[in-house]
Amino acid sequence: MIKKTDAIYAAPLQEMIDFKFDERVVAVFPDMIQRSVPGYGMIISNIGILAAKYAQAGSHCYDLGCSLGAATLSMRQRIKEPECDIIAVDNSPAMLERGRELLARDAAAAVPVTMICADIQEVPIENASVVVLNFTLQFIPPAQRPELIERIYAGLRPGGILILSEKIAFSEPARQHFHQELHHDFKRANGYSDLEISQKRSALENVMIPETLACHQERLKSAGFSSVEVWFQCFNFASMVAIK
Ligand SMILES: C[S@@+](CC[C@H](N)C(=O)[O-])C[C@H]1O[C@@H](n2cnc3c(N)ncnc32)[C@H](O)[C@@H]1O
Ligand SMILES: O=C(O)C(=O)C[C@]1(C(=O)O)C=C[C@@H](O)C=C1
Repeated sequence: MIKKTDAIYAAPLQEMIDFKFDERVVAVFPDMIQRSVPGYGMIISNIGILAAKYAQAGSHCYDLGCSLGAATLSMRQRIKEPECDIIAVDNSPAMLERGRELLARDAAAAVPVTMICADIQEVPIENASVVVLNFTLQFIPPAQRPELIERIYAGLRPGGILILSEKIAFSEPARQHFHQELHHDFKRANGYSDLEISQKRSALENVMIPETLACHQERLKSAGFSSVEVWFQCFNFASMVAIK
């Protein structure tokens, strides 16, 4: 299939509609996320490396908000522990339909994968060694985030990890400005126009709510995680590993 370029916000919109992971987004998603999230490809590769290190024999690995399954495929390629499987969850039917097609093409790997169309807030998390929230928690209403993180902690085995990647905010306005401007420069360098950047920003405003690194770290610590390490940051995008 030819890779489709994201032009969803290229023309002026009469009315701003909240961002949704619908068929139009699914069709361009690999291009959109690559051109929008600094280090996305590197984060995906390293999720495989982290999963290989922390996956435990006979446990489940979860990819929560899996979209097209990029993190799932990376974990699947690397995990060598016996009797592990991957449970990939997303509540966008369009994403999962396409994700299942892509998964079927990658038949070589031995680790079984189950893709489930469901709300991650309702899926049981049990006997887990690796849980991935790769740019998903930011779409959960902030008041509901502690409960999800606590459930993930409860479902992890000792020594298990949560990999949490997020767009982050900064409490100091000058730092917020610095990182946000550089992120916009990154998008411009990847071919997005000022109109596309500003229209997408408005569409995301009510549905994607970034928090500070301190806020994430405190929440993870209060849930019980013994250590929280920021292993990646580029501008206002970061990824943490929290160990139970
Ligand atoms: C930015 S994308 C995640 C990217 C993906 N993890 C990757 O690495 O390519 C966010 C995904 O989370 C999903 N999502 C948002 N809220 C959700 C929820 N409550 N339950 C399940 N999936 C959700 C969206 O449908 C979307 O596919
Ligand atoms: O912050 C932005 O401008 C983004 O486009 C970020 C972001 C994300 O972090 O998930 C938002 C929606 C798309 O899934 C791809 C990237």
